[in-house]
Amino acid sequence: MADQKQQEDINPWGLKSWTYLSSLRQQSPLIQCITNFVSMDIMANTLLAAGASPAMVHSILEIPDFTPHAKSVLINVGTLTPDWLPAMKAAAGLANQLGKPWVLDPAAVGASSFRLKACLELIELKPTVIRGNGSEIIALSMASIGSTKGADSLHESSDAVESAKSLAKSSGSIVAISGSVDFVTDGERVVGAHNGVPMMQKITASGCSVTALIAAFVAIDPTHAFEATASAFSVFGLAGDIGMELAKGPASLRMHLIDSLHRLDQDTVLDRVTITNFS
Ligand SMILES: Nc1ncnc2c1ncn2[C@@H]1O[C@H](COP(=O)(O)OP(=O)(O)O)[C@@H](O)[C@H]1O
Ligand SMILES: Cc1ncsc1CCOP(=O)(O)O
Ligand SMILES: [Mg+2]
Repeated sequence: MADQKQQEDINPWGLKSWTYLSSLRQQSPLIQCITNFVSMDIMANTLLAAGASPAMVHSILEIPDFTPHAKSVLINVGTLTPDWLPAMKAAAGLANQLGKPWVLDPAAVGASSFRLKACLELIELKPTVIRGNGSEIIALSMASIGSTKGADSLHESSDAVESAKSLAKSSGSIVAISGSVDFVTDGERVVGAHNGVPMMQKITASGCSVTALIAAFVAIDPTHAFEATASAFSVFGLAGDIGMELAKGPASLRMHLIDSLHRLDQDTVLDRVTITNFS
C-alpha cells in the first residue's frame, strides 16, 4: 500500500527529466555547436555542467569529418554572416542524411530579411527542434521581419503558442518557445514548463544555452524529441531557480545556475520539475 502511494506521488515529468539528465551524465554525448560569438562560452559551460561534451566546430572544411561523430548538432544564427551559412546548411544536411537530430535557434530572426531567409532555408533541412523566444517564433511562423527588438523578445511566450503550433505543423519540427512559461508543441500537444526565474533574461545567451541543452537531451533519445525538449527546459529552469537562491544579480546567477546544473540530484528534480498540459 505504501509502495502504491509512493508510485502515485511520483511526478512523471520529474522522472523523465531525471532520466534524461542522468543518461546525459553517463553517456556524455558529443554535441557539435555552430553558434554565435556571444554564446560560445556560456553554451559550452552549460553543456559541460549538464554532462555533455560540447565542440564549437563551424568550418565548412571540417564538417564531413566531424559531424558524423557528433550525437546531435546545434545551429544558432545569432551573429550570422554570409560565409557561415553554407557550413550551417552542410552540417544540417549531413545530420539529416545520417539520421542524427539537429536543433535550430533562430536568434533575432525578425531583425533582417537576410536572417529570415537563412532560417527559412535551414527549416527546409528539417530541424528536429526549433527553439526561440516569443518574437522569434512569431516572426518565423509569419515569415516576416520587424516585430522584434533584436535578440530579446517583445512578446510573452504565451502570445506565440498558436504560431508555434502552426510552425510545427508546417515544418514537422517540435517547436519550443522560451519565456515565463516555456512551451513545447508538436502541432497538436502543448505542454508548459514552469521552472525558471525572470532574472535569466538578464544573462546574455541564456536562451542560446537552453537550446544547446535541448540538443543534448535530444541526442539521448532522438525518437522522443517532444519529451526531451520539455525536460531540458525544466532542468535548465530548475538550475535557475536554485541558482537564484544564492545569486545577487545576473553575473552571480550565471555562475550559480551553472553550478546548480552540475549538482542537480534526483530528489530535487523529482520534487521540483513542474510541467503541465495546455492542450
Ligand atoms: N519571465 C521569465 N520567468 C522565468 N524564466 C524566464 C523568463 N524569461 C525567460 N526565462 C528563462 O530564461 C531562459 C532564456 O529565455 P529567453 O530570455 O526567452 O530566451 P532568449 O534569450 O532567446 O530571448 C529560458 O530558460 C527561459 O525559461
Ligand atoms: C546579444 C546577441 N546579439 C547577437 S546574438 C546575441 C546573444 C543572444 O542570446 P540569447 O538569445 O540567448 O539572449
Ligand atoms: Mg535567443
